[in-house]
Amino acid sequence: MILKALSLINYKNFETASFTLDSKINCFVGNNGVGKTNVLDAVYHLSFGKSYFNPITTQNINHDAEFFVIDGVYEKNEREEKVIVSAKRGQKKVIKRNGKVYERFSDHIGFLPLVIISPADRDLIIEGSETRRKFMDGVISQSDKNYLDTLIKYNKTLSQRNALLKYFSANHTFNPETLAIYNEQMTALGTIIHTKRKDFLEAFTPIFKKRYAAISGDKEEVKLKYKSQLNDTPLDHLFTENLKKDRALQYTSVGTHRDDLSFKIESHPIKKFGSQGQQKSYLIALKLAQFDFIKIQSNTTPILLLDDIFDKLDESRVMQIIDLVNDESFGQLFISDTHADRTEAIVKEIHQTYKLFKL
Ligand SMILES: Nc1ncnc2c1ncn2[C@@H]1O[C@H](COP(=O)(O)OP(=O)(O)OP(=O)(O)O)[C@@H](O)[C@H]1O
Repeated sequence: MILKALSLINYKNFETASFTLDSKINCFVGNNGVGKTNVLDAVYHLSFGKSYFNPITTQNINHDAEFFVIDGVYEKNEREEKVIVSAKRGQKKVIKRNGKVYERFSDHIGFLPLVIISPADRDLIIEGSETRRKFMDGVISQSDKNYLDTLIKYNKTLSQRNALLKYFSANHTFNPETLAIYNEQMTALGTIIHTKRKDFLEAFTPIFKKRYAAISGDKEEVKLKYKSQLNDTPLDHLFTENLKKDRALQYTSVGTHRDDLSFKIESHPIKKFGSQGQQKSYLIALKLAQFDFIKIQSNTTPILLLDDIFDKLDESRVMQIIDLVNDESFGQLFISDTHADRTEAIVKEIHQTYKLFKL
């Protein structure tokens, strides 16, 4: 699958811009703030219907405009696919494929598989569990349609359960029958989510370890563990055990919305004990493993976005990534960098066609 052409109208700092793309490597170079990352983010937007960097849609519309349009022409399975994402202030975002509006965005997820490697990935290590759940969910839902639907339903039921707990407290009342309905629904959905996340981690971990070993030269042992309250206790039991607590807190304290991933290096948490270099290698290994996993599951080679990594990584790690992508198994690459000469020198190491866009 390749993105053949990209056009932007009023997307972030761009009023209008059009790019006819190379089927292998596309580099966007220029000074700080010219919009290199924004071009990569537009490509991300076409796959996920949202920005990787700024989830607030209206903030992706150019400050001086009322709407944005991102238009991508792809070739997938020898067919041309035209995907348009547009947003207007005060209105719902629209995603169209070949002129047809998607009723549910979730139907589009996974159609154009994509992986991004960016300095913003460090949030996976430093931020709270939500970021790591989103990572897991993002990988699974690119190759499993039902997963995202289940997740959406679970979150909706969770909000309703939380609202009910608040209502009980505000009105000094309690109705176990109504609560039981939500408990039952959440147990069914949460159990599916738990099983899928567990299966995912089982398949993903060896791929990740292999990638880390290749990047680090087999130096350290890394671990990736799925942490879930459901690992030991079924969700319906957890609801019973935590009823008092949930009523006091007025929200649901147990379930798959509390899941997390633990990142360890030599048995210690990487956040506290990993060097900066080890943390960077860990993140790149995670992302390259994501690439491998999605490729296997979806039978499509994902687009790979490398945002600003030449600046933030030392030369040896950059060369390791280049070695890894200097391989038939990679598809189309998008690179952003401040230095045209450096980018060109690195890209020439990859023996593929390329285009350099100076912004
Ligand atoms: N909604 C918006 N309207 C107008 N400009 C915007 C909007 N959102 C972001 N920008 C601008 O986009 C620019 C940042 O673009 P981007 O992050 O793509 O830069 P970059 O070329 O990747 O820079 P760097 O090399 O510093 O990473 C900034 O000047 C920012 O103010």
